[in-house]
Amino acid sequence: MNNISLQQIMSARFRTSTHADNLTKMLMEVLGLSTKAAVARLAIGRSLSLGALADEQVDAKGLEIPASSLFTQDDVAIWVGLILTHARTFGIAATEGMDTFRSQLRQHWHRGAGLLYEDWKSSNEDFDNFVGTLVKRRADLPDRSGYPQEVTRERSEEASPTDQSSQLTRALSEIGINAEVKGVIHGPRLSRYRVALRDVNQIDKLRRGLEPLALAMSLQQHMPTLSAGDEARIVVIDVPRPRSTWKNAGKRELLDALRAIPVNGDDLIVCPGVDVVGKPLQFDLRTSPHLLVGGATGQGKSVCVHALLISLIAKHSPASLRLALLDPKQVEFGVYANSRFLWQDKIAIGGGACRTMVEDLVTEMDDRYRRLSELGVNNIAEAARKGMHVPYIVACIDELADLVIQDRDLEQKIVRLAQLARAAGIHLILATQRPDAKTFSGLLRSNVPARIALTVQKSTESQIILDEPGAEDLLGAGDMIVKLSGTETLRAHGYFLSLADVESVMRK
Ligand SMILES: Nc1ncnc2c1ncn2[C@@H]1O[C@H](COP(=O)(O)OP(=O)(O)OP(=O)(O)O)[C@@H](O)[C@H]1O
Repeated sequence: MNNISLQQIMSARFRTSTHADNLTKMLMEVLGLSTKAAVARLAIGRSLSLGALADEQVDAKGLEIPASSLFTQDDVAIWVGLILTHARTFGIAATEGMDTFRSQLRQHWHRGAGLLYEDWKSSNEDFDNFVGTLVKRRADLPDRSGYPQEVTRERSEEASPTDQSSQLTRALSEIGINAEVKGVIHGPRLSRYRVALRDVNQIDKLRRGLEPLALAMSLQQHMPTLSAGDEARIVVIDVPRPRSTWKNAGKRELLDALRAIPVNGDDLIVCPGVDVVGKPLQFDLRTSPHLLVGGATGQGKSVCVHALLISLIAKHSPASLRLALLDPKQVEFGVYANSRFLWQDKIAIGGGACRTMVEDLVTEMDDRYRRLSELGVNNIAEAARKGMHVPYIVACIDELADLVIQDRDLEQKIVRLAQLARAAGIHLILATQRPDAKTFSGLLRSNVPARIALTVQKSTESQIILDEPGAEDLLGAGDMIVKLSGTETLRAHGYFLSLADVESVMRK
């Protein structure tokens, strides 16, 4: 910081935009905070933990606030350091002057207030839910390299899973079921018990008794799951373990899983995570042509989307794959800003740019269809054999709700892509933290066959994403249920990737 001193900063005054000012006042009221500065600090922290700021004009018409309210002598250096580091990380050249600092602070406050408002809404305007969301995000602890502290904490506290066979047998007998545990496999987060029932007719009783079983095993609010075993009397019970025993799969495991898949520019294999016993899960977007990723805020949707995109990037070159990234909320895709894989060489940020990109995708699809029909073929794989080479386009919309709720016409265009784009080599990944019927309406649902549900708050939300309940009982932190067309649902745990991990794979 050559041109400004901390003293200068402490004697300056700062403003945010009119919009953020209004949101700040509203948040003060609903959260019971007595100063604007308290909201501003939360908002700035919330924004600092994310990628590049949007390239947009943010007015400076909010009411002025003195730096001495915003910072204290003890923490001003930290805040200034964080804001400048964020700016440098995301390529703001002139970070040294007071004007740049003011502008960065204003934009973080503006972006963060919008996100806090979203958090408030998606927490059903419930204070405890909202605080829970903030804690999960560690909103006031900026995280440049993408969650290293959390990983360290989880690793250092990691305990070995213990065999709970005898507790399980006892709990089963408490609910009136005679059974014997025949074996156990400790997966990354759940232990899988192979259980022989004395009487095959007890399966229904067990199915109805899962809640009391959870209580008898002191699993708190987490539920065991039941599935059929390899013989008539055998059932499989997956029992969630304490977090301290989890073994999260991360970048190394994802890259190992990808290495095991032969390179083939013809498929679109994505690897969201590992299954209950730790086996890599993968599927091909060509056969599950469009995917919805839904879950409550802070449950791992962004990390999951990164794993999907990284799977694709790792197995392709820009000649065989392009990513159309649409980010109405202006927060998620900054890390891909310089990627050679970007369709149209840019990320669509904000509502207007996203609308234009969806329209461009429809035009591209129509154009590809025209060329396919000239060649007398039905899809791009056949077209390639006749010399027409076009890359797959995987279009990823970060917050579907933000695009479709205000613009039903745009929704129609997305539906059209979902109905037709597959043959033209265009596939959709739609992400939402608001899984409701308005966001994921009937026509879209029937044309988006692949679904990944992260933890949701209510079973009705699980129903929207998966057409069945279950995601409300997931364990958070990237725990997921995957449903592909024509297959049974699968429980999985997402690969845990930091932004630094994503960056390192992209440098390949
Ligand atoms: N696969 C995972 N393994 C372990 N922890 C995870 C995993 N995925 C996410 N988390 C934890 O959950 C936090 C939130 O993840 P993420 O940012 O992906 O949530 P989100 O659902 O995208 O939130 P939002 O919708 O508000 O953007 C991460 O910071 C991390 O601590």
